[in-house]
Amino acid sequence: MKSYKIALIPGDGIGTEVLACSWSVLTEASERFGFRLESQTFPWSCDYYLQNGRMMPDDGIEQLRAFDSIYLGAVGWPARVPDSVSLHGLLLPIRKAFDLYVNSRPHRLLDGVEGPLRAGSFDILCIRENTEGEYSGAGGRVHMATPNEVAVETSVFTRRGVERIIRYGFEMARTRKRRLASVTKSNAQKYSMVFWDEVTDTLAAEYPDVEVTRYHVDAIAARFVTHPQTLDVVVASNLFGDILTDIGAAIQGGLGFAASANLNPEGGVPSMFEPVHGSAPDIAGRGIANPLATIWAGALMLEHLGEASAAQAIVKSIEDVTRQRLVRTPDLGGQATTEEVAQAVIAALAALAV
Ligand SMILES: NC(=O)c1ccc[n+]([C@@H]2O[C@H](COP(=O)([O-])OP(=O)(O)OC[C@H]3O[C@@H](n4cnc5c(N)ncnc54)[C@H](O)[C@@H]3O)[C@@H](O)[C@H]2O)c1
Ligand SMILES: O=C(O)[C@H](O)[C@@H](O)C(=O)O
Ligand SMILES: [K+]
Ligand SMILES: [Mn+2]
Repeated sequence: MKSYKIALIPGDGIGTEVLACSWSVLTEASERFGFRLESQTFPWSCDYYLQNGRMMPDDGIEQLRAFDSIYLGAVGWPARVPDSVSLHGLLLPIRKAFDLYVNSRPHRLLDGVEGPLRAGSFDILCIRENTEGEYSGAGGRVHMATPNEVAVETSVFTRRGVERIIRYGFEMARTRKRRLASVTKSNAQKYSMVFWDEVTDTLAAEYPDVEVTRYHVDAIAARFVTHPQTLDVVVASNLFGDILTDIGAAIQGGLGFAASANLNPEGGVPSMFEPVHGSAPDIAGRGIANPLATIWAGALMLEHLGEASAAQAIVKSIEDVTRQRLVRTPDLGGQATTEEVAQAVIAALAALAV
């Protein structure tokens, strides 16, 4: 029987709540589809930071390297640890150390979920660059706390980095509706985004079967709201992709729905799967977070591991639950708990497999 080793990092706030019950959905799927999931839980979080002075041990990356995948809840607790410390101490180092340069985020309106728009159905795959750009970490501050203070934060766009993410976007477009939206801001950012456009044009010659449209980020942000059904694959830089995928989540019905796969398509290292959302301090500790984004991220993980049937069954079960409109967390106007929604997905899974 095939067996996969998964590193679980629940993190902070609702991260711990959604990951625990999503893991029970995945183990249920593994039993039904005939593979084994082994897990080890890592307590790396803001609590860990307050006890140990760091978000993960010095050899944390080396500990994770032995796993087939990483399944993460959410990281951050701004009342106790600055977000810049928690993000740069755990999530960003994992993305960078394993060169998880694709952050793939599907935004699809599930049956039974109205969402805030009148537009009706849409199916967008956002491909966010995940290792450089605005998140390069290059910069500094001088003359701190004086009137002469200067803060510089430099975006870094490399030919290798831009080429590989846009190429991945073209490849994904070929598996879908063959439409690629390239997100830039080349009117204002005349070096990095003009470069991004040039790389897009060069690659477009290799993919004549894919229709490419350039959008400035502000215009496509509006399009996500007004005409989401016109978008197929969207490829964007790290920060633009970050912002657009919260909009993508919002039009899906909220952050409780948007899943995320941090991928190294070449393999050889663990990829990481998580919901798009964060630790949601405003609702944490009450057991009412929507777990569907994390369960969906788990399905993306099984798909990446080669268990496509189990992955499809989980996504179908999620949608069977939303279609019934019965078991819903408060973000969808219901009264169900996180655990009850996960149990409903497990029941739907059981009903499928017979
Ligand atoms: N990848 C990550 O781990 C990640 C992602 C985003 C934010 N963060 C961190 O999380 C903390 C909180 O950030 P934030 O408040 O800006 O964003 P957030 O995504 O945690 O929350 C934004 C809003 O969405 C709601 N929400 C989020 N997930 C939900 C769910 N599953 N069900 C129902 N409602 C949900 C929250 O209640 C809140 O009102 C910060 O420390 C931030 O840095 C981490
Ligand atoms: O990448 C980020 O900025 C954060 O981790 C989070 O907002 C995300 O989208 O993953
Ligand atoms: K997350
Ligand atoms: Mn984000």
